[in-house]
Amino acid sequence: MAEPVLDIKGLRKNFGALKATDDVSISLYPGEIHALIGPNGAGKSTLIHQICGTLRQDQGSIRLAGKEIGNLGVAERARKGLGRTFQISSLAVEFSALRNVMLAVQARQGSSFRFLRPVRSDRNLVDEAMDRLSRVGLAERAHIPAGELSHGEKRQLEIAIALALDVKAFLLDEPMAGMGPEGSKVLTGFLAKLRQEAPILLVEHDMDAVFALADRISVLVYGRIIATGTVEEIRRDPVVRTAYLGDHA
Ligand SMILES: Nc1ncnc2c1ncn2[C@@H]1O[C@H](COP(=O)(O)OP(=O)(O)OP(=O)(O)O)[C@@H](O)[C@H]1O
Repeated sequence: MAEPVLDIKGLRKNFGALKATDDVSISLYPGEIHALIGPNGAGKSTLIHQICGTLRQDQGSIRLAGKEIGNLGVAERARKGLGRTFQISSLAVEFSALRNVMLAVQARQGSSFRFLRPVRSDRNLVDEAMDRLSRVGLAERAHIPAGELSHGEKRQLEIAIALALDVKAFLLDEPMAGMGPEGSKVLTGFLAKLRQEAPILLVEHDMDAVFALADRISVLVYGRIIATGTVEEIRRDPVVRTAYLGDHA
């Protein structure tokens, strides 16, 4: 089996006496969507914060492409290829979709001496940004200000930005939130293809989306992973049904 792209082992975070994450291990393999589900307060957000670095774990390791990133800051983890979306606020709403992606390409390249570069490299910048927009199906919307894109298109733009930053693994935090049924359907189709660009750790309450998309599911309850398996294994698991799924199964 291939090496995991993202490999989380024995992650723990206590808030006083509360074990918000308790010895959590999750691996994300190339090409897969691994969904993380669990009831409110189970520790999903705490776990995502630990992975992206906004919260430091008490114990445990986080490896991305074979290298430990658990001791790095948020920006450094992003530079190493951890793509956390959706933080819509990170879009420059007055700039075009294209410009937003160009800024990400520049950020990746390190832009301090850009003004010295020949104009031709600007052409490269545009071409690269257009390539990322095409890959998320937004090429025809390239010149629309980001603020005027639909909710779903903003999410696609966030993905294009992550691709421009050479993402190795996506952390998608409730992508379906705020989407209507039609929007969810379109976004589900889009995410299904996105796994080919980079594997996805998906936190999502929308069980239809989870069951449609996930290659594997981990179930978090009271800070502990109580089961990991395929959609069918998880739906059949009596412990999961009792602890969480109930009618959804
Ligand atoms: N900064 C904090 N200080 C103290 N307790 C916290 C803190 N952040 C989270 N908690 C507690 O940790 C537990 C896990 O919360 P968390 O938000 O990670 O759960 P969740 O699975 O993301 O829930 P939801 O599905 O409602 O978003 C909860 O009991 C919560 O009250």
